[in-house]
Amino acid sequence: MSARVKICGLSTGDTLAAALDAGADLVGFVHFPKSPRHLGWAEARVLAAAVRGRAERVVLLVDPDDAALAAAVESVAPDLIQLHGRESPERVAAIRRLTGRPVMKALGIGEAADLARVADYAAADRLLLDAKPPRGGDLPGGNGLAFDWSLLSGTALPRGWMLSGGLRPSTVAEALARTRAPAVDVSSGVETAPGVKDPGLIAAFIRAVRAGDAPGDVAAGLASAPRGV
Ligand SMILES: O=C(O)c1ccccc1N[C@@H]1O[C@H](COP(=O)(O)O)[C@@H](O)[C@H]1O
Repeated sequence: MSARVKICGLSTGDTLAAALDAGADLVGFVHFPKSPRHLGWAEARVLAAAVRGRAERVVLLVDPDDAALAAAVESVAPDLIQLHGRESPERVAAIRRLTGRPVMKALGIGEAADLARVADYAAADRLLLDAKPPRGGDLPGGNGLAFDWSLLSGTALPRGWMLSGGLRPSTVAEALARTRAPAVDVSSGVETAPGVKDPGLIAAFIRAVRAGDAPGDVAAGLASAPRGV
């Protein structure tokens, strides 16, 4: 079973087309003004419409209020809402109810204790494990930082969980082999500058994932459990 790939922070028609042509399973649109990948709702609407069923549409929000959620649903018609802020388990459940859309909650991982929070978020449809952002930084994600994947060893993770944080075309195969993640997410690792996606890097990332999935791949280190879907 191939790992699913999400390319996040797409902000132009050309790079969205590159992601779709290369076979991305999910494409992400960021609505967070501090991000170099931020899209206003009008731009997000145009890009989301261009997906035309070729991939799942994800809208990334940080601690959204109800008005932002309504605008996100109306503009993007997301298949998945990614919550990348400090949303509590109760807020995640409320957002699911309010929007009627599946929700993916991002958790920042810096030490083993952070994984205890996995159990708190049973209300989320999916979990995304990312590196903890730097203290005092502007962005809760999209920082190009990886976490110590060995922290995941022995942790039971829910079906469909997604790995992110500092993945690149040159590292994603190792990440998959070591973590057995059923899905991966990348943003800055396929950019030439903050917010500037590169079609060649997007294609290389997706090729590396598919190559890492090839039969005969040696899953070293952590690989112990089958990959969930
Ligand atoms: O990409 C952003 O600008 C962003 C802003 C605010 C929250 C999350 C953001 N991106 C997400 O962060 C992770 C890791 O990104 P990277 O590959 O390390 O750059 C990824 O899940 C993005 O969806």
